[in-house]
Amino acid sequence: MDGKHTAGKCPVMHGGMTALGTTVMDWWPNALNFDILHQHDIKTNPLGKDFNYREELKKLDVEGLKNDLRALMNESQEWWPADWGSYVGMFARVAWHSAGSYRLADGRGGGGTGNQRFAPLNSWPDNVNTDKGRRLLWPIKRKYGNKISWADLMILAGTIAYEVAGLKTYGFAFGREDVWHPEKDTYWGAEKEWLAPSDSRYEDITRPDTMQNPLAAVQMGLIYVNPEGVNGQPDPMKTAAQVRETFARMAMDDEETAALTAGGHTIGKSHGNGSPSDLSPEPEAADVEYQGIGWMKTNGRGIGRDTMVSGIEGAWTSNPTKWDMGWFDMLFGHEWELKKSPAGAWQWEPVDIAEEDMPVDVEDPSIRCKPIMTDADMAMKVDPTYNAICQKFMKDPEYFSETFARAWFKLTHRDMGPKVRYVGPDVPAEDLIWQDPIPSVDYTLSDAEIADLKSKLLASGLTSAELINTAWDSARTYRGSDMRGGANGARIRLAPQKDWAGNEPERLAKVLKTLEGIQAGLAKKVSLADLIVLGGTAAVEKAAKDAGVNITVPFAPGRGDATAEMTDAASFDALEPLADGYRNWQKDDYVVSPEEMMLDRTQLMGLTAPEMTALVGGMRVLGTNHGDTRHGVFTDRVGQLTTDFFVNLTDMAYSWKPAGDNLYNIVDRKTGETKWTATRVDLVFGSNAILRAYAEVYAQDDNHEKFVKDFVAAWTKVMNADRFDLAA
Ligand code: HEM
Repeated sequence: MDGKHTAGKCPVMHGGMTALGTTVMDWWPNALNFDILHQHDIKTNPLGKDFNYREELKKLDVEGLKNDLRALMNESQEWWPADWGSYVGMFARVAWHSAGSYRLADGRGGGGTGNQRFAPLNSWPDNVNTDKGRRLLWPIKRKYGNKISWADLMILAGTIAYEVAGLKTYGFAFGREDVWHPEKDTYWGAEKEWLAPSDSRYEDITRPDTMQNPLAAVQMGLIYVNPEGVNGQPDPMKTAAQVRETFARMAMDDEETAALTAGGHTIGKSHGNGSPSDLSPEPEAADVEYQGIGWMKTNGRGIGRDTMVSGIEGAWTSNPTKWDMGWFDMLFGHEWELKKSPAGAWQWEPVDIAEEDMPVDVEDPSIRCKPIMTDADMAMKVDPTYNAICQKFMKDPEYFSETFARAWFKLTHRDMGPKVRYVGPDVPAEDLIWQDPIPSVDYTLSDAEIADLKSKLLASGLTSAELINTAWDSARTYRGSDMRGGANGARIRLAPQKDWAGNEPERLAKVLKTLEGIQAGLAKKVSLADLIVLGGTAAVEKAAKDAGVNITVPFAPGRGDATAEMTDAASFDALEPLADGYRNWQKDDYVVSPEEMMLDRTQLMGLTAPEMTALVGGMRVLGTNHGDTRHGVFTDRVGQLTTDFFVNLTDMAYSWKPAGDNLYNIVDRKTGETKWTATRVDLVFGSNAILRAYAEVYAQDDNHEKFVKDFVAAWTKVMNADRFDLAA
């Protein structure tokens, strides 16, 4: 409490307690943050649990909306005048900054949730004046209401901006559902200061690939690189290396990166007429009279030609509201020298330029202004690879436009997951490899056929643990952050997944061979992806029955088998589970503890803490270890879906002795005998107060019924997490 809002001096609270005071995480910074698993609860969603965005979209007047956006681009508002009477630069940047926070490593960030409305992104130094963009969009948002999400609207506005400027865009898909709260799971860096020097997020700043994972921006509060240079020191070669790395971290190659940078700055301008110290606080810190708007000039105009954003001042091209080759003409047609902007920022200006080639002032066309380049633009000229790509674009402007349009589509849709999630009339027909395409199947299976397949799978000679593990390993790659991975596609049989240490390649190869044998003998073609899941499902059902609980585990056929040609193998590396219950495969040193890694994976899989508890407790009695068969079980009744994991974990008859390498022996206190081996993550379910409370609920469940029901529900959720085709 800051005491500001309390009534009187009595130490007992009299008013609403809205400030948090000292939290559990403040007292114990290493406490597990379960909040990340319980975000975006229905209670925070004003649209309620019955709201279905995909249904609402069906009612959207798409053409009307697009026409309104087209008109908006040229309707300058007095409160925030458009540069040269056009907002195309503004809305392209709003969309790019919305999408551009995406990173491949954990799939978080990006334009898929409308998170630019909330902290910290709404107040990042790099997002100055995106708040104005959203206010300019508000009348349109209001008109179409819940039929269009903010997330979709921001991306569509950027796409229409390019269309209005003259680009033939590649397409657009609706389908991004808004969040209603800031995200709690996204790690944006450890720095406590905006734009703190880059160094702390690199092992070695001269080697951009040593940037801490999963980060993809060079400084706290930036989308990508510092426009003035590494740590604000201009040097285009050094900036080139950082641009390459940051763009690669959102899955963009050199050609896409050059196209995006060139095309990005073909329209719009930089704003640096003023001083950052004259601006009101960012939205999150602004006082109520600012009504959520930040960065307003507190003295002078602060609009039009006096706008202040990055501090860099000027347009890149002679014709900044038109899609043309102007950026190339400017950059490659002149020599450039370092200058300081009116705000004191480093920028590149042409050594020599004819008056008529200069862009005009945003308010008065009779005034000509010097064009500029950022250090990142200069990088496209000095770096030999980027330079060669730009030469190709200059020779073939149509190729440039097409490459940009495709890269823009990828930038703004990459975090939407598979194409079946795309909605609307402008969805391109073409399948793109980064959408992780999966062929659709045309068979159905009757209950009798499913029962027959289950018997075949259980009689195949594979153990229940092998069947369950393979299904789990296949499904656990799913992450809700960008809807990638999962059992659909059976990519577990392809590189790189088939070789991941966590998938125990030898065991996996044996299981797959057996399943392929079964598949080959079937009269009806059933995908391997379905057989993998059904194998695990049949084994779970049997394990429940062996524990005295009869339950049918739901199974929905319809998964397809992707091929190697449909798989961008390199981009699947990011889906590899980095740790199991006790070990980090990738590094000897633990970047985060196994239990934190478990929490992270759980969040990405979209599970709650109780669901995670049921799953781990089940896996540990079924003969598997969080997807790894190598480290024993926690029960004498291996393979039966009992609550033994929880019973044994909470039983004071045993003690828990470290056995090295994050493994522990469970020792009978009386006899001194080591009964079982546990991992660090197992013991967390007994040691962490919250998880222990969940564990106790199951330890009390003598007949296993609640546990089995919960396990099956969580299992089914994981197996179907990627079945967007069922919802579509
Ligand atoms: C390579 C890294 C990039 C850097 C360092 C960078 C830097 C900047 C800076 C400093 C500004 C000026 C902001 C202001 O003062 O108003 C700007 C504006 C802009 N950027 Fe970028 N940018 C990059 C990439 C991109 C990409 C990939 C796109 C889109 C595909 C893009 C689109 C734009 C647009 C449209 C504007 C104009 C905004 C306006 O007119 O208000 N930029 N960028």
